[in-house]
Amino acid sequence: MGKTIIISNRLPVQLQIDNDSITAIPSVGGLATGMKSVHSGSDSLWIGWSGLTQEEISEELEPKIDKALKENGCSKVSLTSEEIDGFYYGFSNRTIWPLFHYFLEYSEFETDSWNTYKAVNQKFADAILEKAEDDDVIWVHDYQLMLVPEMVKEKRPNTSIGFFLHIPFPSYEIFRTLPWRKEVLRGLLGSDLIGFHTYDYERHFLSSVRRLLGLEVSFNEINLEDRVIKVDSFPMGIDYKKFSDAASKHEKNTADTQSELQRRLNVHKESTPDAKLILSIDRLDYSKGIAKRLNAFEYFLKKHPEYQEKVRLIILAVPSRSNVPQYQLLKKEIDELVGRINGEFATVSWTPIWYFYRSMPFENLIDLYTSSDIALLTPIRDGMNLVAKEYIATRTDKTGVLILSEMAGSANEMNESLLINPNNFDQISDALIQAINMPKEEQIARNSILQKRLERYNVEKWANDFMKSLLEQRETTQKFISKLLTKKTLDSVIDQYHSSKRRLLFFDYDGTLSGFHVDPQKAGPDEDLYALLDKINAQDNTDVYLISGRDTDTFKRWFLHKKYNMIAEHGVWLSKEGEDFTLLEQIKNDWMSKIRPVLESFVDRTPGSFIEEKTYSLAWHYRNTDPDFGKKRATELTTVLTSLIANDDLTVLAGNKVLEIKNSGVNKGRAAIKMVTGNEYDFIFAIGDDWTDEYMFEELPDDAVTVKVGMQKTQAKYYVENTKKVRDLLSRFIK
Ligand SMILES: O=P(O)(O)OC[C@H]1O[C@H](O[C@H]2O[C@H](CO)[C@@H](O)[C@H](O)[C@H]2O)[C@H](O)[C@@H](O)[C@@H]1O
Ligand SMILES: O=c1ccn([C@@H]2O[C@H](COP(=O)(O)OP(=O)(O)O)[C@@H](O)[C@H]2O)c(=O)[nH]1
Repeated sequence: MGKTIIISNRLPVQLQIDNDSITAIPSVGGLATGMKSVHSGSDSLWIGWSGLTQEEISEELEPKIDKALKENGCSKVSLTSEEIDGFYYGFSNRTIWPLFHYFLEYSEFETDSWNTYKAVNQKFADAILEKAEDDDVIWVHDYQLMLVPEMVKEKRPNTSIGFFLHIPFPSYEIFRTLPWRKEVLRGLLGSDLIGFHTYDYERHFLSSVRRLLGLEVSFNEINLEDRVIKVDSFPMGIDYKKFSDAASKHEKNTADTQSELQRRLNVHKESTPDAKLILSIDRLDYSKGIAKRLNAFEYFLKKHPEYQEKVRLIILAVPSRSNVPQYQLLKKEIDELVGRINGEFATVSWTPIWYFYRSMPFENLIDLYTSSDIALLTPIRDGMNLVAKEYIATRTDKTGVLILSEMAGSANEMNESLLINPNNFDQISDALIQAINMPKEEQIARNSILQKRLERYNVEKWANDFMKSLLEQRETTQKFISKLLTKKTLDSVIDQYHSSKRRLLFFDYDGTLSGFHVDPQKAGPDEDLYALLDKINAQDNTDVYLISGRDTDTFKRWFLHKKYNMIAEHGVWLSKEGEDFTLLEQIKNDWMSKIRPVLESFVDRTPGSFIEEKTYSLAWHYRNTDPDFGKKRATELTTVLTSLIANDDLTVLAGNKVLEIKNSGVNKGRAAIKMVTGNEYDFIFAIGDDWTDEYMFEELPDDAVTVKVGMQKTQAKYYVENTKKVRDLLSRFIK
């Protein structure tokens, strides 16, 4: 493995300019801390935007900035203020951010900012390309850089590229509204590993890949030409030790060492010892649900006046993206709400809401976390929400209650908190009452479990797991690549072919000699294919067999006049040199009347699917259905059929977008072996694309040359990427 290159919009350091001197101060943020184990030593480089506009960086300043960054293992991408407008404030935060957080009405679809996004992504990609070598591992972060993986992969296919999305990936119904949806997906698919915080984001992404790009997805792997892309979830953790150590240290503070904020918090506690402090911390962002939270708090005070003066809500809202109009409007809305609620409920000795609009240093965050009895975090959508995890980590005596929105990614791992729907004010109000009155033992019991989990799956583990998975993916890909028919291997196969005395060739049809079509009857042979097969078939000492699951009628229509040898229905029928089909196997078909109605009921309930009836098998095709729905129905049908056929000698064969029910003893492997027996072949070749061809690959003698079309798990010795490559290969059989 070469070096590691990390790339994110923001660098893990902040530049401080003092007169002419520049210092790079490491950021305290989760990502920066989490990546410490990955970003260390001279083998690692972090590329990102410095936070300054190109106009702000004078010729004199630039070398100083570069030096300060270099000392921290960083290198900058310079962006002009116009680029920052279109890329950061524009496409990233006015299009992708609202869309991916389900704020469809806030999403602006501006071609200009899309173009700037593309250009800036290219800048980041170029910065990587300038430094990257073949065996480097590259980790790209977040929604600002979704096109970078493809841009890098194109130029440096041998690097390993991982991408992690820190925000939600929305459902297909939302994502499909993006005018540049395919470009974004293709950009991401330049990666070898794509990570999300939760399984839901992962499945939304896979669904969009299937539906919009029509790519084959098996479990969590996407097959794309000569690459296999893995998609997985890695819930990001926090630097648990940092927060729990800081909280322990905080406990030891004396009156002299306490912060000003802590003193104020103490005064409050002493004056109203029974009153509970409720805390919320977020960037001032509409996705965080701050305004709704204030409304819910007001609702609670009105509905339960007995709790007035018994609670205080501290809101810390950190300024964010304030150039974007929605954020400015939100700021105004929150200012007004806080004013109104405080005006309505405040008494001489009590203000219900303390509101801070600023960012606080780490020590003050610890003051807030450790002093609050309840954390109330109610995002409407949130990729993860690390604040929830940080609050729990600082509770050294394990007391404290976390009320958390179900819509935060972290809710998936924090089931022991009080989970609420941020739109349900009654539920929030009830949760507040439950939290206020929760016995200490219960708080401790809940938090003990949470703390154990957070301590174990901390941010370092998150980063290491991602890297480990990326390196494993590299090995998987290399295994695939090692089986690709390289020019050298192909040359030797062709030499073997031409020097052999007697050859036997098996060609699968659909997905191998010909591409797929929504209507299987329209996937007939073209003139080039006829010409190719004619020439191979005309060679001396060469037995060619088209071996397919197709029915005999179709094959007769397409090929009988050509006098090719044909094996149809997976090995039930054989036709030699233009003669009519005869049975290769003695089998029954009386079971079909029992199975047909079941398939018909699935056709009725699955628009686009249909039944193909062959003499000895029934096939249910679902290529033309909604991909997710079709797959779901296929699983359902397999379950139904498996129990129905338990006592018959039948099998359900899962082909490419088709389920076929046929006699167990019949398969392409058995049929192929029958053609081998009794003949002296010194060159045997088989090529096919799907599961049904695996029988051939398995059964044929060890020295047979077996080739799989597409990068999927196989028993075949070699791969070719697609049907175009199949034809290139076969054309080499002709001298
Ligand atoms: O860089 P900014 O525009 O100021 O925004 C700050 C960051 O916000 C986003 O954070 C997300 O990542 C967190 C960690 O994975 C996650 O807990 C949270 O739910 C997300 O919203 C954004 O993804 C970052 O790129 C920004 O830097
Ligand atoms: O004044 C503040 C308030 C918050 N935070 C940190 O900002 C992060 C917010 O992360 P989160 O995942 O909750 O939301 P995001 O802002 O990334 O959407 C947390 O690590 C907080 O500790 C901070 O550094 N200073």
